[in-house]
Amino acid sequence: MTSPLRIENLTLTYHRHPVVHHASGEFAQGEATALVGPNGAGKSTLMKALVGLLKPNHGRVDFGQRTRRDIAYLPQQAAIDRSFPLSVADCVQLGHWHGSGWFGKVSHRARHQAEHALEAVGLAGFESRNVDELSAGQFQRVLFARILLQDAPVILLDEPFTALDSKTTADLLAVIDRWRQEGRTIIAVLHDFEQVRSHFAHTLLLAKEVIAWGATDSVLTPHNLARANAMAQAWDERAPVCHRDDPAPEAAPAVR
Ligand SMILES: Nc1ncnc2c1ncn2[C@@H]1O[C@H](COP(=O)(O)OP(=O)(O)OP(=O)(O)O)[C@@H](O)[C@H]1O
Repeated sequence: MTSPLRIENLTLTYHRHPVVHHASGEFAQGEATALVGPNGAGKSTLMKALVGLLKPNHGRVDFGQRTRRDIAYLPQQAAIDRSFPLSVADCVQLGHWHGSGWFGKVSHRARHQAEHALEAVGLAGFESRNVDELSAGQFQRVLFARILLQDAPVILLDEPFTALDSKTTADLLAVIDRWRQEGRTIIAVLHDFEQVRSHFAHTLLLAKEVIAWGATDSVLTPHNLARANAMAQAWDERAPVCHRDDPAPEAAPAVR
């Protein structure tokens, strides 16, 4: 069995100011974990480190035996430029790029799989539309179809339901449930605790550091949420990095 995706004493910085610090733990293998926390808690930053886009300042991400192609990543929609001319079919087929290369020939089978994926997310018949003609909800369905094609054992989703209506959200949550039943490891940044409680057995509550990580019911307690919010009130964005694993005689200063 593949070892779980783990983080060990992970510190992530921008311009040498810590955004995530001294975070350790492992993501439940083959399960769905919600990543929650206040605005600015470092959730997107942690996702970028998990996918290998951001190098840790300290500590490490243990990918186990995985390679980059074993991890599918859906960034926040705001971070995706869709002003270029690209058809829905081509956009979905990019999920195959590991197999074909960016400019590789798309096989008949791949085309067929893309049609199936679009059907699975409720967009059959949209193949020849341009991506810039789609609503936000339709585009998010396209991106889910692309992940379906990617067929990765680990799937990272950053705020996948922002600005989507309840029908689209419910449809895409059903896709996530299916991925979990197939034994994939899902990690999703979410703000809606009802969605978390209904669809994610595990939760990591982050407020620059790990506030709680484990079974969702034991993490989303009033006490833990109050602690996370209190941390958010007290953040100093210009705090320096502290080294907790260094043999310091006194307790390491917190980033507050
Ligand atoms: N590229 C960047 N350069 C410098 N600072 C950044 C960069 N990206 C994010 N930050 C800062 O890092 C901190 C954490 O940002 P991040 O986007 O990880 O938070 P988040 O928990 O995902 O927040 P939200 O819930 O608002 O999406 C914020 O203070 C943000 O301003």
